[in-house]
Amino acid sequence: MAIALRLSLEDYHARAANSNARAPNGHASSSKERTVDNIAAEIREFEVKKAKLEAEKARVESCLHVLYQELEEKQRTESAVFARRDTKGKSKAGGIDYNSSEFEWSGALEAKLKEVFGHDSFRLCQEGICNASMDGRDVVAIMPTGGGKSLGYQLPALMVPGCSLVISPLLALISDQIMHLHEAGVDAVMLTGATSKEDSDRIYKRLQAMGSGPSVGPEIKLCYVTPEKIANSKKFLTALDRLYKAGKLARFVVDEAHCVSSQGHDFRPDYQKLSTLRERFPDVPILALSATCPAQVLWDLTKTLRMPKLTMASAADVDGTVLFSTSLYRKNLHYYVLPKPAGGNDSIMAMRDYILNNHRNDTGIVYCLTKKDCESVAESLTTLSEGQIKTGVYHADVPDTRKEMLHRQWREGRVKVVCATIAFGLGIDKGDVRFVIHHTLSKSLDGFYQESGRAGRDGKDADCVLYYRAQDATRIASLTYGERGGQEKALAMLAFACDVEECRKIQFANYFNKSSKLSFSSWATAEEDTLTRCGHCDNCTRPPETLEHLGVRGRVAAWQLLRVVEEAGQELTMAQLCDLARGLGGGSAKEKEPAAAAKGKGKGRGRGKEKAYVDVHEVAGGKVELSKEQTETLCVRLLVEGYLALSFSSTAYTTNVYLKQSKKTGRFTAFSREDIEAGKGPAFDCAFVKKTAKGRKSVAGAGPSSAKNANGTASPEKPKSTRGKRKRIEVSVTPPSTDDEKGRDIRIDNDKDDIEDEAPTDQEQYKAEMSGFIISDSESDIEESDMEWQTSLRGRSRVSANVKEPAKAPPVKRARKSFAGNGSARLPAATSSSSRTPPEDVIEISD
Ligand SMILES: Nc1ncnc2c1ncn2[C@@H]1O[C@H](COP(=O)(O)OP(=O)(O)OP(=O)(O)O)[C@@H](O)[C@H]1O
Repeated sequence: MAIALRLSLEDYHARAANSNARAPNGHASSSKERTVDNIAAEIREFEVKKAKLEAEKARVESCLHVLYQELEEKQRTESAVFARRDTKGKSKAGGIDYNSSEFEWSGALEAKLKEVFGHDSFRLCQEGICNASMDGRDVVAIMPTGGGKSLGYQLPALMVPGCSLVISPLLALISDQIMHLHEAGVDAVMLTGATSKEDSDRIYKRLQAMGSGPSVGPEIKLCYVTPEKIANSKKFLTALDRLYKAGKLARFVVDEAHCVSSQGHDFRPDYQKLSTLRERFPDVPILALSATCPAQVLWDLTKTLRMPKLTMASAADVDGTVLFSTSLYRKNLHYYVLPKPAGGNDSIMAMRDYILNNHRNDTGIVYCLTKKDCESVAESLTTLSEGQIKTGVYHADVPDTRKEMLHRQWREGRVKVVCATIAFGLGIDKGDVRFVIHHTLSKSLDGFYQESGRAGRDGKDADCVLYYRAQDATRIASLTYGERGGQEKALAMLAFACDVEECRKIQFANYFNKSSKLSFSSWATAEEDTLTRCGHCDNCTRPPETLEHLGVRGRVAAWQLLRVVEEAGQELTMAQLCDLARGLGGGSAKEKEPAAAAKGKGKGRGRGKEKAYVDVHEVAGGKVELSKEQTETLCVRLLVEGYLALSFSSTAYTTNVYLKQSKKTGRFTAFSREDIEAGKGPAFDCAFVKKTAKGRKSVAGAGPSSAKNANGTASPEKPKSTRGKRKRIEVSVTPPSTDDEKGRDIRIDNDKDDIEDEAPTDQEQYKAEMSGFIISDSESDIEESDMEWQTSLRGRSRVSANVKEPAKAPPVKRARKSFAGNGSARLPAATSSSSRTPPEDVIEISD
């Protein structure tokens, strides 16, 4: 391959010249065509080879992980023998197995776990982390979000004398932890910008008392600070010095430790200053915690924090940093991408049906992209469900008092569903969130993974649902416009959303492998390697027969779309492109009509003023014979595969998004339609979920028998676990409302200001994020002020035109041509295996 790659353009010209000489008619154009053919064929070959190599690399990495696990297991068995000989689990030959339950403190640890935290058993590697901490070791623990990292330091802190200092990046996280610890009766404090002077004075006095000899009164067991406190407060460091000298500084805990590394995605300069901890307090052990830690970041953080070389937890040597690492794959989370009806209210009705049918009494979160969306979605869900869904709103503009109230009511279960921007979540530790719905695509797959990961933190089954329609592609494109790396992230999110075949776990593993260099093995478990399909996401449970691969038809349609883009002579909105390619608004061979004018669009809208003339018969050999929805989906696929590119035009109020040719377009269009039909040109396929004869669309529902192997072919064997049951999802697809149709393309509201971006990190953030929540609740016992707030919200809502208050019944749907109406959404509830809807075979969407 390397030799082939070295072929230069000159080589190709030379080849062309040769073939020209050999050509019977001697036409230069035919030899050029052959050269193009050859180059395209070679590129295709390289792409196939690249895909094979990548698959091979993943397979080898997976094998390595399995071998590593086997080795660990062997060492575990050996060291368990030694551990039995030495009650402390130590052994000269086999190292120390910190996963063992045979340490002298094991019984007491378990008793405290029950007594203080109310848990019956340890999760993942919690016990090991506690053991290593009790043994005074430096520890790095990598566990997924919601895995239960906090217990790894909170429990040992209660078992040893002195105070453990926890360094956490977010005030929101700290406040939530303190609240939980106080509820459990633990003496924990925080010293942050949000701590009042009075409280702060009291805490310093207590720390001083602890540092000046035998303690009077109870010790502070856990003290939380932000890294800024270590970096900037001499007073605090002096207090630590005293504690240290008195032997009362039990441990440093660095939460979100990947922030230490400039190689990581969340680098925080103040974290680097934590390197002083080891210099100043050399004997105090460090525990570093993180959910995502690629190898480079891991190396960086141990170096910065001056921790010794890593050693395996099951056979640890006596002086290394004990490493605990568990799979990032959370098998209790069930991922689904569901079709999002086009009309605003219709999509809310679909969501309402989904919630009422699957999670009627459950707690959930609906993530929205903008503050306005949060408000309108919350209001509509409450109204359209006649108050059955008790919603609240959370975003940065919600006043603190309202946030506090919502927080309380959500915890008490009086508010079930919080409609929120991404500001909601960090530090919100509610274990029983049974579903997280994304009303719209997140701006990145990283964000989506993190937000959806807030479901099922108690380890029980939970659903992660994304509502998606191809038109949302332009929306996130416009919202990420101008952000560094924003477009690539948005495209990755789109690729995830429009993929109807690949297992969601494998998609995450692939994405994080590319974007964060996280090893594939991070997603492997003791039972399954990374490339084994999860067997319980929408794509794993979808019966293969419900998928339609367009094959040649799709390739031809893709080629037609690209030809139209080339010939339009201007950038086109997705809707314009689809209309033109489908012969609407300018596709006639005889009468060339202005595309935009024919559809009555584009007036006074920047580039939309210009008119595209395309004769689809002449340039593309005819119209694209696909539905509008399919054509849009095809556009998105071409976009995510790089055959189309995005361009933007911004005004103060709007950002218009256009599709244009990319560097890869020519790889398709260099071929004639006949060539494409004959199978030449780039490898490209587009699969859709089939519509049944009744116009209903199957979206998911295969069971174990449909599980596929890594190659995407049907696998005969059934998944081993109880997961991957057949599911039936009925999701309503309603016709687009007139408003939505009007605004569906060229114009995107420039609602960036309304979007919540990165989670805040300072005091402002604390105020914005943490002080509470707001509710919209129809219960009679809610306070007067809430009702006022809710009333005023209704007046402002986008969808309020269709919503009368107080709502007596859901609005009757208008009959619209070619649509069957609003079906019911039903998905097996994720509360527990026993309460799940009985498995059914067919999943259909009324359309
Ligand atoms: N052994 C256990 N048994 C049952 N529940 C547990 C156990 N350990 C922790 N939990 C619960 O799991 C939830 C998540 O725990 P925790 O907040 O420590 O996770 P985390 O790994 O720190 O997550 P994040 O990275 O999002 O902060 C909490 O609600 C906690 O009470």
